[in-house]
Formats: sequence, C-alpha cells, structure tokens
Amino acid sequence: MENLIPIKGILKTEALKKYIFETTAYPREHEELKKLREATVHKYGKLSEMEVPVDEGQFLSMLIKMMNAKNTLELGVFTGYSLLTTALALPEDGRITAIDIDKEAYELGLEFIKNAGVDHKINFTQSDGLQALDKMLSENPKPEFDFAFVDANKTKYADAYERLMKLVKVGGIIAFDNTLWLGYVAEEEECVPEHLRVCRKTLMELNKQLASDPRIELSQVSIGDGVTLCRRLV
Ligand SMILES: C[S@@+](CC[C@H](N)C(=O)[O-])C[C@H]1O[C@@H](n2cnc3c(N)ncnc32)[C@H](O)[C@@H]1O
Repeated sequence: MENLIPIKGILKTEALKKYIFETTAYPREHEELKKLREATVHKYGKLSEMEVPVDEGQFLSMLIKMMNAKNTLELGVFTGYSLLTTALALPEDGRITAIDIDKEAYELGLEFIKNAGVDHKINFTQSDGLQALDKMLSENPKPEFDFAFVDANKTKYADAYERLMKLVKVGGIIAFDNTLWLGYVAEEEECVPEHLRVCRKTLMELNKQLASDPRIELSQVSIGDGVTLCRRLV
C-alpha cells in the first residue's frame, strides 16, 4: 500500500513526493493512521485522495501540539484521517468537534479511531458545516476553539471563515485546506479542467480576501494541496 502515492498535491515531481513520503513521513505514521489510509484506498479508490496526505497530517499534528490546543473543530471529516491525526495530537482531556454532512465514510474510520484509543476525544455531528456553525453561535456565541481545520466544500470557505472568526479564540488558528488547488490557482483558466474551475475561482478570491484581512496573521503553507493558516489577532 505504501506505493500508493496520491497524485493530489502541488509538488509536481512525483519522485520528490515519493522521497518525502518514504524517507520522512511513512516511517513516522501512527499504525492506526496507516491502517485507516489503506482501508480508505481499498473502499474509496481514487476518492481516497480527499484525505490529507501523510506529510500534511504530521505538520498539523506538530502545530496542534506546539499551540497546546485543547479544543478543536473540524469541518469535513471523510473517513477521518485528519480527525484521527488531531485526536492523537491532543492531550488526554482534549476535545474535537467534528462535522460532516455525510456519516458513512466516518463510520469506516471509527474502527481505527477506537483502536487508537482516542474516540472519547471526538464529538461527531452529521450536519451541513455552516448550519452547525450557526447553531454553535446561537447557543454559545463565545469563542471556544483553539484550532479549526476546514476541509469541507470549498465554495463555502468564505462563509465558514466569518463564523469561525467568532468561534475561534484570539490567538487561535483557522487552517484552510486545498488553498492552492492542485496548483491551478496560478494557471490560466483555460488550462484548468472544467470541473475544477468554480472551486479554483472561489479559492483565489478567498486567498486574496485573507491576505488583505488585518484581523489575522497569515501563512500560506505549501504542503499537501496548500494549507492556509490564519491566526486570529483581534
Ligand atoms: C476533502 S474531504 C475531507 C477529508 C478529511 N479531512 C480527511 O483528512 O480525510 C471533504 C468532506 O467534506 C464533506 N462535506 C461536503 N460538503 C459539506 C457540507 N456542506 N458540510 C459539511 N461537510 C461537507 C464531505 O462529505 C467530505 O467528507
């Protein structure tokens, strides 16, 4: 299974990606994450590329630990690779609120999450992401999260952002996945496959919007498919 290097990502040399994965990332991958990755490929085939790649997972894990994050949020769970990564990175009394419109894929991941002994940290809700955020804001409008990972439908990132700026604490981080959209953000529209154009345009608008927002400190990380870290300042 380790030879199944996903095509997704912005490193255009497959050899370089293979080098990073095989030299640094796979040897450090948690056993249950590895099994979850393999089970996801087995069940979902090419769709398994939706999960965060192993090097990005390790980056997020270290970030969560460095921040001493305790209370996190995830929008877009799929089979739970980033969710299990986060759960493993959190302290014993840490909590993740996980939201996905679909539950079936998460059920596959749950077996590995339980085997890793971290299911008690996870509160999964099947819901539309924006509706779930609106519900949280209406029930408790105080910022409560240290870290939010956004990996659901790309066309709603900007809507999620405004809500998350109220739900994530000052000093906390909102991380948006796929912000380089396979590198297509830097290519002319006619070079982009048609089914990827709408998200490309939305993500390009989001990237500009974030870059001009004085309420956050910003870092575009060129890992995986691009992760943008927004640290709330005010
Ligand atoms: C890219 S996948 C998430 C991958 C996951 N972070 C991982 O590492 O495996 C995107 C997920 O977003 C979910 N999704 C799509 N639209 C959504 C919505 N409106 N609200 C919540 N989740 C949504 C999909 O069901 C899918 O599981």
